[in-house]
Amino acid sequence: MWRNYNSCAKYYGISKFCSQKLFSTIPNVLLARQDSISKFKIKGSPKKLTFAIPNFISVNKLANLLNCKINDLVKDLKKLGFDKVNNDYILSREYIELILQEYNYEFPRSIKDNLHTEEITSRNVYNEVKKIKPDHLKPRPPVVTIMGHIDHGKTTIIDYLRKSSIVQKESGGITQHIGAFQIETPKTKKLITFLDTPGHAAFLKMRERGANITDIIILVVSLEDSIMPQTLEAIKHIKASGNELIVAITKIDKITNPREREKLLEKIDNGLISHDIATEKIGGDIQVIPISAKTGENMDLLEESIISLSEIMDIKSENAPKSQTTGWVLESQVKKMVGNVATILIKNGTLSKGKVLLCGNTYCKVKNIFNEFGKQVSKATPSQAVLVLGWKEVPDAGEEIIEVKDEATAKRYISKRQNILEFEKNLLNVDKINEQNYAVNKLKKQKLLNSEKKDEDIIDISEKPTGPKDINFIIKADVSGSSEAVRDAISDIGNDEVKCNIISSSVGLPNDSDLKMAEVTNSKILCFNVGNLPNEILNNSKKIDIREYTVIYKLIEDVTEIITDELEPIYENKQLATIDLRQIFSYQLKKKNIRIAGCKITNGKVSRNSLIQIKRGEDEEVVYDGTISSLKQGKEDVSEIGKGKECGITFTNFEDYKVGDKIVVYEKERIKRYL
Ligand SMILES: Nc1nc2c(ncn2[C@@H]2O[C@H](COP(=O)(O)OP(=O)(O)OP(=O)(O)O)[C@@H](O)[C@H]2O)c(=O)[nH]1
Repeated sequence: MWRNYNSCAKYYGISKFCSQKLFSTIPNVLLARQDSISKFKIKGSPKKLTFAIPNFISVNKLANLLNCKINDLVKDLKKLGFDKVNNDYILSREYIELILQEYNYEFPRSIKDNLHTEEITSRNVYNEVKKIKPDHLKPRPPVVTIMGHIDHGKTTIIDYLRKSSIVQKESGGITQHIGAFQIETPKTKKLITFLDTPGHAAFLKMRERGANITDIIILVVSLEDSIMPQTLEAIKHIKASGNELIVAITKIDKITNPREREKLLEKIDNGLISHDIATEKIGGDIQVIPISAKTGENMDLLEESIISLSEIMDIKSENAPKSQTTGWVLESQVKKMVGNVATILIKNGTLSKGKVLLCGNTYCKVKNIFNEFGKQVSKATPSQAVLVLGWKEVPDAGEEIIEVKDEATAKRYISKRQNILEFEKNLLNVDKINEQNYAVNKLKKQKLLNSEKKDEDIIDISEKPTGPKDINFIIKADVSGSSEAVRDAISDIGNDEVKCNIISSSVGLPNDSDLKMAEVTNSKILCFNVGNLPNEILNNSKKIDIREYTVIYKLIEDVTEIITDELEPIYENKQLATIDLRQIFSYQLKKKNIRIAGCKITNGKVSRNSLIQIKRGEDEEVVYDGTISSLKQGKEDVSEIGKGKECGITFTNFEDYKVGDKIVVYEKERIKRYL
């Protein structure tokens, strides 16, 4: 499936990320594509684009832009697999581009490259990641992760290695937990970086991104227990990751009998082979090293094996004076008195004070660097994990960091990334709105069909849009804290009939794209503390309802009222007058027999066109519910008549009344509803 998405995306020149979104909602696009190419691609010389491609547009308006008939565009869209399309259907940028390609429009490169990114990571948004220069590559220490079944000895190995690293550095025995540490091998005096929390969120995120920050995985298997379920899981992961592997068989000190030890080692080796691990025993290159992290037996051998494997792997990274620093955030937090801190594993280049690092939605002008012993250092080199201070906001664990020229560049790319994220969020809302429009349209059509058949009872209830009706809002606020506060305050307003739906929330005055979004999504824009709105925004030509607030409870009150007003109205009949039907007169008019009810007003006032109900018998069964069509006093037509007066009345489309019927005049009163 994924491969199909990609090939289709490639055909249309759209990104993997966007195409994935595209086809997640309209899978038929994919299915219909192959047929549609020959069926519908418009031939002839390519046309020049004379308009900017909007991020969102309704089919209706796109037809205007393309100067074609709506019905033709709808037909073509259906050929492309948009099976739920109608005039109000909102198309997002990817779809618009797709259609423009089918309509043979030429794309300038800048447009194609505009918003499309594979995934919204710093690397994909920031397009100035420098290419690695092979001449500047230098060996770097291997980065190693330890995996294995529960209780097989991962932590004990880490503890052993940590202690040895502390002894080497003579630092007084206290290390900081920063997610990684380095040791120096006893014989070759080479460095190895160990990541000490391989299961944490950062790793999962990095793995999702396909980032291999680890070079080598040590698979730990206990000599006593042999291969266990989590060992197999780890093997599966190692194979998928493509990492190099060394197997460490732990707890060998527990089996002192050499023959028994040999037997158990053999069992594990065979188990590994049966799971396609090519160990040295069968001529493969995966080393299996029996160790004891308790006694330290063979631990030096394990460390030297890692070094020799890393030399074979030729692990290198660029580290010239001008090399761009890149790396990964292993952990991050807000520390009391210090502020935002993050542990970074350096991948490339040398990190030093003053450098500016871009990371997701934040950046850092490096203020201070600390190593794993809490010692301030002036620089950090590839494969080293260090604590970095100076972050504007706490970066997310698992995010990549990229060095940029200066703070202005970082801010520019952060805002670009935020725009893309906002666009992605809007895309999801547009999907929801399209689904809702489709359901509502279907219901309307069904109702129309049924009313033509004059059979009100057969409305297909199953076609009713499911879930509450969304009332859309766009929030604009002075700072991100307030936009979040407004979002939190109103997002739950509503009930199972109508509810508040926030299309987007962001900082600043409403801009053109907010107005466009409000137009296509039929949203109201709520501005909180944004200052004075320019007149052209407030009285915008699109007539978007923009409201300003400086007090949050006022905003909440207003939104509650807007949503309450959208509740289906409920009416109650309010009695205005009562009439006795005392006599029936009939006469012939142009061969037609006309009946007139001779009545006396017993209470209130009656007007022509009043709503009335005719009630019969003791049970007061309603035999007619409609309107008065004529009201006469003697032979005169009158518009209103009061209590005690006699009159002649006819009713709209009803003559089947009897002497003794009671007539009630009423009006429909809208009952105030509450959420
Ligand atoms: N005798 C001996 N005991 C060991 C050795 N390695 C680990 N142990 C013991 O085995 C138990 C589990 O070891 P851990 O290092 O906590 O195992 P782990 O794989 O980190 O366990 P989890 O973190 O729960 O997955 C502890 O009681 C250790 O002291 C070893 O080489 N020899």
